[in-house]
Amino acid sequence: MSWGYKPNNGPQKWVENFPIADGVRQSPIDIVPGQASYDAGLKPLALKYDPSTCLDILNNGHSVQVTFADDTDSSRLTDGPISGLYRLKQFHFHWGASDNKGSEHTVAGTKYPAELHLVHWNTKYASFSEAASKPDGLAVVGVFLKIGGENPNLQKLLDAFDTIQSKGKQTSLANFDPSTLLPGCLDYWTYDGSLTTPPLYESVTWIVCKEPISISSAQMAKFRTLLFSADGAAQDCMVDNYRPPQPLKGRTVRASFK
Ligand SMILES: C[C@@H](NC(=O)c1ccc(Cl)c(S(N)(=O)=O)c1)c1ccccc1O
Ligand SMILES: [Zn+2]
Repeated sequence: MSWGYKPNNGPQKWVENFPIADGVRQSPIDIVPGQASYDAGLKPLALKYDPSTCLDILNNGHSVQVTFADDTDSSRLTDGPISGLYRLKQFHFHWGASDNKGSEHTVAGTKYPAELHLVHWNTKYASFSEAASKPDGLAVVGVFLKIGGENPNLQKLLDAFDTIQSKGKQTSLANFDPSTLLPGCLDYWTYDGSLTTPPLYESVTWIVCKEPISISSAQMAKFRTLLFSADGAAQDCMVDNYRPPQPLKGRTVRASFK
């Protein structure tokens, strides 16, 4: 039985096969703005994405993921809390069965209906897979989604969902610009954490944007038409694919803004 998000294989059970689940720098966390320390030394995020590096959109059985060509530096993250250059590998989402839950990070206990993760790897390593297990290997930009007006920048992704409804399906996706999914203000919180999915490696510098982007309730409903299950298996709606907040264990959360 492989890991998932159900009572019998979900976040409370992951420690059985991935003992680091009880580690010292696990993600996500509850971000308490009043307890974050403003750090004037933090630089603004420098994100530069080349839409021509967008390859395809995939249902990996845990989330919907958009993958990028990472054989050059053309889609990358620099500055912010990191040193060096991190290449964009993929982005994906986590969401709930209803609009009152779905994000992985929470803000003073507030859950958003969904959360976008833009996953980048440190080019001091040879590849994503090599970087994924190193303490400074990955940098993930997290963006909260909040119910509001329709977001036209999401529509191109949603339109592909009908062709990737079940686990293992993928289809090409050309010229998608991930910067259209970033909020106008790039103020952020940052802390040292982990992958929020198995193998839960403690290799992520988390960069969580304070400002959410909007998604309409109808667009949110479209996410919930995806399936955890493969073609031919009993239909199992892909919802609640989020890990709850983990213990801070003495970590400091820094803010790039006052
Ligand atoms: C679900 C998916 N996880 C990732 O690809 C993933 C990779 C890196 C990060 Cl940093 C994150 S995260 N959520 O912390 O941003 C998620 C996955 C995991 C294992 C096997 C197959 C598979 O599809
Ligand atoms: Zn994620």
